[in-house]
Amino acid sequence: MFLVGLSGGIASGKSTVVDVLRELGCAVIDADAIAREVVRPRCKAYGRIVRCFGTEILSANGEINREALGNIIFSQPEKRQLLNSITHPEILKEMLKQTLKYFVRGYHYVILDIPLLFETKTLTKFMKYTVLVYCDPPTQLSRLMRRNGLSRAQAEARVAAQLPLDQKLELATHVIDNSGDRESTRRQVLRLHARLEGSWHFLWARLALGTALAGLAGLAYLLLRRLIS
Ligand SMILES: Nc1ncnc2c1ncn2[C@@H]1O[C@H](COP(=O)(O)OP(=O)(O)OP(=O)(O)O)[C@@H](O)[C@H]1O
Repeated sequence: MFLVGLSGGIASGKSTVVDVLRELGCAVIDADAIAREVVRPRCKAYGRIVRCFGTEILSANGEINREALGNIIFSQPEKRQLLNSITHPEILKEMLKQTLKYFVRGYHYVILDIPLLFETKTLTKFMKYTVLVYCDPPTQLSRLMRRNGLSRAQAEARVAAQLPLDQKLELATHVIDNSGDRESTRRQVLRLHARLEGSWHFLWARLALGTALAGLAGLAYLLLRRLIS
């Protein structure tokens, strides 16, 4: 099995592409959904966040108010680092757990949908391939304005806060251009899926695991023989 990182920019069409991949039965891990899950009450990170940031970041129902927390870390980089040091290990642990689940189920590849994949860079090292969901800037802006009900200036500010899609283009191994209609995007996703599904790279992880298991079994056998004789 191998890992494929998927990312893009704001309103570039990641969810649209992921919907097609899920429809095809692909294994998709949603880092954003995991990030929301790990801060829920009763999760390990929840208690630590409340201890570090105080109860003023809680909503009336006891859940973490993401907007209040967002406002704190927006203006204080050291608090952002603190929050990341609490949540990132939990997010990675959950992503690893889900990856192993798909490995056991025999999937050839797993898509990791990670919003800041190209910005953080550390995770790209673990990806066999990286996919950028691209959209030309005028289309991206007009879709963002329409979806979020934003003015042009507001939408431009949100796009400007991210690494430009043109720069991400240089970092990705594969690109899905979502500037056209949905059918054109769907065709590109089908082509990409066929290529990834047909790749033999998934065998390496299985061979490595098979070899490790055979080695362990051999060791256990030798130990047992020694104990018995
Ligand atoms: N090919 C397309 N043609 C027309 N509209 C599209 C197309 N792709 C996406 N859209 C619309 O553009 C908006 C953004 O798409 P989508 O939600 O898939 O982007 P995203 O990258 O997941 O966004 P974000 O990360 O900001 O949540 C949505 O309203 C979606 O319906």
